[in-house]
Formats: sequence, C-alpha cells, structure tokens
Amino acid sequence: MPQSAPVATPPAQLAIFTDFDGTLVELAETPNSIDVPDTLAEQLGQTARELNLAFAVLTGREIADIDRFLAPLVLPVAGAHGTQRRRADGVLEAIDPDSLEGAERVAEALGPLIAAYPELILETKRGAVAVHFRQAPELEATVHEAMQGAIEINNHFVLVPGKMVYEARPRGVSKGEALRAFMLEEPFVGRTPVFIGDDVTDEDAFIAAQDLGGVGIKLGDGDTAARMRIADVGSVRALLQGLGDIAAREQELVVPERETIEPEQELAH
Ligand SMILES: O=P(O)(O)OC[C@H]1O[C@H](O[C@H]2O[C@H](CO)[C@@H](O)[C@H](O)[C@H]2O)[C@H](O)[C@@H](O)[C@@H]1O
Repeated sequence: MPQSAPVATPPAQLAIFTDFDGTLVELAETPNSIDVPDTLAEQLGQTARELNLAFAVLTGREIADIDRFLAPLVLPVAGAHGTQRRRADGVLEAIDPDSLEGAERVAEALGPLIAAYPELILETKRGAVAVHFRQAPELEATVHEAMQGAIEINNHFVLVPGKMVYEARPRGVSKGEALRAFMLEEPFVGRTPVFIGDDVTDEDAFIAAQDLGGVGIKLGDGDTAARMRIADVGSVRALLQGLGDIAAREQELVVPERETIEPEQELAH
C-alpha cells in the first residue's frame, strides 16, 4: 500500500487574554495600594510583541487604571468588566450613554451607605460601580442589600460579586463578550484564545475562550468552568513569558532590545 507523506501541522498561534488584579498583581487591602512590580510592564510588552500584539487585559478596573499601572505600556484592554474597550488598533470604543448615566445614578443612590460606613470604598467607574468591603467584611450583607436597591431603580444594571466587593455592571456586558469581540479583530482573529483569571467575574471569559477552541486557566481554588488551573501570580508571569518565548521561536521573530548602530557610526564612510 502506498503511504502518504506526513503533513506538518503549523503550531497553533495563541491570543492571550488576562485578568489584572489577583492574576498579574497580588491583591491588596485597597484598589490603590497594589504593588505593581517595576518589571511588569516591560515583561508584558515583550510578551505582547512576541505574540504579534495578540495580547489583551480583560479587567474589572477602568482602562485608565491599567494604563496608569503599566505606563508607558499601552495594551488592548476591556475595562469595567467589558463596558469599556480599547482595540488593538488603539481605538477606544464609545461607552454606551445609558451605562455611563446609569452608573452615575447607581453611585448616587449608594451615597447614604458610604456616608454611614466610611470604612467601605466606593469606586465609581465610567459605566460601572464597585463597593469594596475588605476593611469591613461584616458589612457584606449590608452592601449587597444596598446595591440591590440601587440597581433596582435602574434595570439596566446587574449585580456581580467579586473578591470582597460587589459590582454593578451593565446587563449584557462581560469579559466573555469582550473576549469574543477581540477575537473578531486583527491581530486576534484566527488564533487560539487563552484566558487567565482568578475571580467569579472571569468565568464568562473562560467559557468564551473554550467555546472558541481555546482554554481557560483559573488561578487558585474554587468552582470554575476553566479546564486548567494555575497556582499563583508568579506562575502566571512565568507562563506568559514562556508562551511568548515559544511564539517568538516558532515565528523566528527577533525582538531587538535596543538599536545597535549609533548615529556616528551610520554617518562614517
Ligand atoms: O478583573 P480584575 O482585573 O481582577 O479586577 C477586579 C477588581 O479589582 C479591584 O478590586 C480587587 O482588587 C483590590 C486590590 O487588590 C482589592 O483591594 C479588592 O478587594 C478586590 O476586589 C478593583 O478595585 C475593581 O475595580 C476591579 O473590578
């Protein structure tokens, strides 16, 4: 019997999406007290280049927060749980006006709660609202009840739990929808999505990545739809570095660290 020659299959090209808090950086007592390692932006920039920029952050934070923490690096980001989105071409999508206005109204309705319990932290985002109770865990039920009341006056929002936080986000938006939107665009389209996250609000994105033929990777314990797990923030950073390096080798991509020709040398003949 004649045998056909084996056909070489090109390796899958990855599109990597990652959560921020608890995944790229350790959790801290307050949203502004996180410790962002000096090397993080440089490392993520390298990984993004190695993936031909198919690398994005999907976060509950505002895009402006991620830019501040990773400056000068500017990445594609879905912020406020997908309410905000900056595409890989740098275009910032307009936020739905109902979400913008609705978040302001929800935050206003929470005013009395925050006045009564100053140990709570109200985080008003463009299009979403969070109330943190990390400093007062005993107030969880009180926060839940107040937020439920605040979103009832505005049917446009749903309540989602996070780590020592309840968040109001517009109905229909999620990290999963954001991942699906990125995957329709260059340079993500046609690649295999990987999403890494640690929280309940990451579940939509695990499912979306897996629906599209990729994989979800859950950091830590707890029920999850993700098919893989990873232990901690350090392992996430090592994984990103490793996957980026593999992508670079597969493409024989050379990422120059710095220019090697000085201007004087170019001029001398
Ligand atoms: O989707 P993520 O990138 O994980 O963002 C989720 C929320 O992260 C922030 O809150 C969480 O991290 C804080 C700092 O470690 C911590 O103090 C808080 O208890 C956590 O819930 C952020 O403040 C939220 O806006 C994000 O939605």
